[in-house]
Formats: sequence, structure tokens, C-alpha cells
Amino acid sequence: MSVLTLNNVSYKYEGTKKNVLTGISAAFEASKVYAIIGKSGSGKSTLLSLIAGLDVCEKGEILLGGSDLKKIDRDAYRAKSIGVIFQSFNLITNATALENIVLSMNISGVKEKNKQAIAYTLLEKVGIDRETADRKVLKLSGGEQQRVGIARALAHNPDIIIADEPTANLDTDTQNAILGILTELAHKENKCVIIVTHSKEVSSAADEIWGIQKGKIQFVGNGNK
Ligand SMILES: Nc1ncnc2c1ncn2[C@@H]1O[C@H](COP(=O)(O)OP(=O)(O)OP(=O)(O)O)[C@@H](O)[C@H]1O
Repeated sequence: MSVLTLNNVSYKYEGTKKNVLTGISAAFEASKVYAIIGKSGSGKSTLLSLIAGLDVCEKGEILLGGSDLKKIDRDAYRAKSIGVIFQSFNLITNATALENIVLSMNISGVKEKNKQAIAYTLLEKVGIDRETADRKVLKLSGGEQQRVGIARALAHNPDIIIADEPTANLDTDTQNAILGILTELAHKENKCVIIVTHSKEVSSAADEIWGIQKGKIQFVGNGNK
């Protein structure tokens, strides 16, 4: 059963005439890694922002389980159901890795009292030990920062994780390590992981590859084989 379903979704930016996305339909399931590929300007980031609930499609519907995103509380959706990982990490660099996670938990309204302990555990899961967790983000390497970015996306235990070029600024070994973490989250923890990427290595590691071209989306094939 799909966790996220797009039915005939069309979108154009305000003040523009041409649709960026036209009649897109796709279904995304738990426990799978999806790669979204397509030329620069094809609409990949636009699709992610619709899925993330940052923007609303003008035609069609995006269903979370069976509920239309237009009709549910999108702030709550963002705080509970979806975790976002960015190319440029988007962390607070003057705070420690741990503080970044705890802050994100506070913003998402996570109620648990032992947030620090949970944050250390999340960071450990993505390969950040305690000593590193207590260091300011600006003193961490790019790969370490992206690990923190993943831990932050997991801070409210979302079902869906979306990532916009998560390995673009990283060397090959680090890229593979980050991909390994994202794949484990899907295969071992049943998350639905959707990655926008230009990288062949990333798309070939995905379970399913979908391509956007001329406003349409289509299944390209299976990676990971
Ligand atoms: N805020 C905006 N207002 C108007 N047009 C926009 C806006 N943001 C993006 N676009 C246009 O929408 C189209 C799709 O952009 P989008 O960023 O989704 O593409 P992309 O596939 O993610 O590209 P890239 O791979 O370069 O990041 C482009 O033609 C872009 O110029």
C-alpha cells in the first residue's frame, strides 16, 4: 500500500503561464528508496516542495495514506509525517550537532522529556559519536554535517523522508555512506525515502527510478539490481 499517492497533479508558479508539472500520477510505498531524476529545470524540486507540503498543487491531489494534503493540517503533516534533507545541510552552524536535533524536536512539538538522550541515539545511528555530537556544526566535515541533517530529518520519526541532492557536495566514499544510511532507513525501518538526484550512483542504488520530462513523470526502471 502506498504511503504517498499523486493523482493527476499539475502545478504552475504564480504569475507564470506554463505548467511545470502536468497531470503527474505516481505512488510511493514504505520500505523503498525512490530516485527522481530529470534535467535541470524539469521540476524535480517543485515536485519535492509539493510532496513536502510547502506548496499546494492547483489541480489533482496528493494523498497521504488516504487523506488529501489540501484538506489536512499541512503544518502538522510537516511536523509529523515528513522529514527533509537538503543538499546544503541547512543546519545551524553555530550550534552543536546535538542542539540542532533537540531544537528541531522542539519545533516539531516532540513531547518526550529525554530529548537529549533520543538525539544522541539518533546521531549515533547515523555514525555521529558523542564527542562529535557535542561539537559545533561549523567544525564538522561535510559528510558529518549531512549525517546530522539525516538525524534531524528523523527527529520526529516521520514515515516519509525526502532528500534534495543529499550527496551533491560530498566525495564518493561519503556519498556511499550517506546512501547506505538512507537505504537502511527504507529497508530496515520501513521509511519511504524519495531522493532527487543528478547522480547515476545515487539513482542506481534506488529501488525505483522515476524521471521527470516535459512536465510528466514516468517510471524509468529499477536500480539496486
Ligand atoms: N518561484 C518560482 N517562480 C517561477 N518559476 C519557478 C520558480 N521556481 C522554479 N521555477 C521554474 O520552474 C521550473 C522547474 O524548476 P525546479 O527547480 O523544480 O527544477 P529542478 O528539476 O529541480 O532543477 P535543478 O535540477 O536545476 O535543481 C524551472 O523552469 C524554474 O525556472
